[in-house]
Amino acid sequence: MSIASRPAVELSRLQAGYQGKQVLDIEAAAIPAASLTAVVGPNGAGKSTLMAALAGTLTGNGALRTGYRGRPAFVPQHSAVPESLPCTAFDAVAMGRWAERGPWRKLTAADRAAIGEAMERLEITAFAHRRLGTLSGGQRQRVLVAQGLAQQAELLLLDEPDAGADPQARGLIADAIRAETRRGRAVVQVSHDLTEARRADHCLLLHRGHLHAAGHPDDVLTPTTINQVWVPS
Ligand SMILES: Nc1ncnc2c1ncn2[C@@H]1O[C@H](COP(=O)(O)OP(=O)(O)OP(=O)(O)O)[C@@H](O)[C@H]1O
Repeated sequence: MSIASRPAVELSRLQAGYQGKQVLDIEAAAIPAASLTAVVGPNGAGKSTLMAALAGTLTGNGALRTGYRGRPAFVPQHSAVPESLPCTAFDAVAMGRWAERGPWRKLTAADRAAIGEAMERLEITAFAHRRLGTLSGGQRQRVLVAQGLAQQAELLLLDEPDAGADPQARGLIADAIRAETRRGRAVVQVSHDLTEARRADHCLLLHRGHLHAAGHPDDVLTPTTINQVWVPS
């Protein structure tokens, strides 16, 4: 198998949980390279737990084989950036470069180019110097996605990146994600919007901590699987 067609991530027997309680148990799954993978499933299915395991912020058991270089970029569901932090939108996007050069170092020309491009793509340049706490939820969400893009990582993990975003912002985020896959990057996006998930290249459907189905969204999101997973038993 060539490097290009090798999956970005192959995982097997992945088990993860909190305080000794296992909430995720996936026998095998793959994240294809240069593609958008949608992770879907009901509340509590284990989507965020899977993302944290892929990001390496939650340690689990099992094997993760990675086919990408460097560290993944992770935009968690609820940002850890406190609203009261005296941090501007620009600062927040610039933090995306910390993985590359460490915190509080002077920005290089390459850093500034990556930050500027990410901000333009999410159309947040106009409020670059506003404090995060003064931005609307949807504006802040765009800043956090820009922070993820600025990392220029080969694997981008987005946990409900368009939560609270209006249709225009959702469009900007979707376009930015597509541009990433065209650049050869793998993107994994948690979504509750099945219409959006159907536009992905690959889909992982989680249910009660297990992988219920995986494959092309048209094959995964069938009336049968949707009824099995979302209709109360
Ligand atoms: N920090 C935590 N401590 C303890 N249990 C947790 C923690 N985070 C999640 N869980 C539990 O793990 C299970 C999976 O949660 P997870 O957040 O991964 O689900 P999800 O599919 O992302 O849900 P949602 O759609 O509501 O965001 C749930 O039962 C949840 O209660």
